Amino acid sequence: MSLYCGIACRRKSFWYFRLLSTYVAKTRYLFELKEDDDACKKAQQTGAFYLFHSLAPLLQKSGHQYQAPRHSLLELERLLAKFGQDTQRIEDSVLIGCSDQHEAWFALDLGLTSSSSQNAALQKPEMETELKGSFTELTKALFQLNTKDASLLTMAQALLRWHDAHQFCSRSGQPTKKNMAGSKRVCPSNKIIYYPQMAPVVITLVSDGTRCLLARQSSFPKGMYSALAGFCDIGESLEEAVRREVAEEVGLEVERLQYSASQHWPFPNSSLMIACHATVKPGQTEIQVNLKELEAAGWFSHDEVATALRKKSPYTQQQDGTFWLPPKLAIAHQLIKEWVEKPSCSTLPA
Ligand SMILES: NC(=O)c1ccc[n+]([C@@H]2O[C@H](COP(=O)([O-])OP(=O)(O)OC[C@H]3O[C@@H](n4cnc5c(N)ncnc54)[C@H](O)[C@@H]3O)[C@@H](O)[C@H]2O)c1
Ligand SMILES: [Mg+2]
Repeated sequence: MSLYCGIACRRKSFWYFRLLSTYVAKTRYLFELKEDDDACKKAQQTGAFYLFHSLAPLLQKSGHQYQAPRHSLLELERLLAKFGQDTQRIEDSVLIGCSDQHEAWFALDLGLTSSSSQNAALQKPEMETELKGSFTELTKALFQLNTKDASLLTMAQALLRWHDAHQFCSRSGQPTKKNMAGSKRVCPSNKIIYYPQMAPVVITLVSDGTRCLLARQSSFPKGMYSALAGFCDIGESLEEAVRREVAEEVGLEVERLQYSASQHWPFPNSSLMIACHATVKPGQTEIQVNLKELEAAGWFSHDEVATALRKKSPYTQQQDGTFWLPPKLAIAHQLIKEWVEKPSCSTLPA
């Protein structure tokens, strides 16, 4: 398709969606691209691509911040041609969003073994030189990205990881085929459809009315304490998962659950973090740490937690012996902040 035709198509769909609010029009457009392979392929013509290598996004450093560059289809085709690669590889891209003007955004991993082309994984250093950036571990770069890029890249990484790990049907053993947008994979032999998955995780800030309970796992960075977290078991409600996890990890019974917010968390695999406040039963505050799950847990006063929240860079606090809290981007931080700012989160049962 010519560049002119691509722009004309985008304009047409833009006017078609114009009667809707910007947000509704975007969601309808993305829905169409997920459902219709041809529409999605067309959207690639005028779309933009975020590049990854072995799940590490291509980033460019600008002062203390990272930026994620985008490439047009034409630039991507030129790049692949320069490295002697088949443009068929572009079919491995996954749709990750679009702009208000319906420029579709895709993510493509140039390092993972391709399912739609026979090419070997492309060479990382040569690609980095060519692209004037570096493929950087997302865990290292996350806190130096703006919120929009951080959320887009974590979603893209989670989707790319899911496709990489689900290339075969678990019933027939045959290779599955992804749709153009990457919103599902289908087994051609038995038509079973596989959808990208996230594991639900409850994260609970337990309070006794005046203090909150924070804990640490031995795998946490030194000095960091957080709220209690745990995967939901199959068949469990959120309420049951919260009660079980708190009982399992610190030996307490909670009631008065209050939902706070949720967050997609990509490390180490996709989780849907569901954050809640909960209070212990009156008079039951004696912690019994499950050492198979946690290294330590304790009650912290409002003042102690408020002081920890004010610390500028938690990663520099390890030497002073005091505890510190997860960074702003983590829902644990938001949950703890909410507890400090809203006394109603601590209300004990009557
Ligand atoms: N974003 C945040 O603020 C934040 C804060 C805390 C924890 N987390 C995330 O929450 C997740 C769960 O926390 P946790 O480690 O305390 O959970 P947890 O207390 O349930 O303990 C983990 C154990 O649960 C078992 N498990 C059951 N279902 C599992 C599944 N679907 N995937 C993996 N393991 C499963 C495994 O044996 C694993 O070792 C972690 O991945 C962590 O990264 C995020
Ligand atoms: Mg846990």
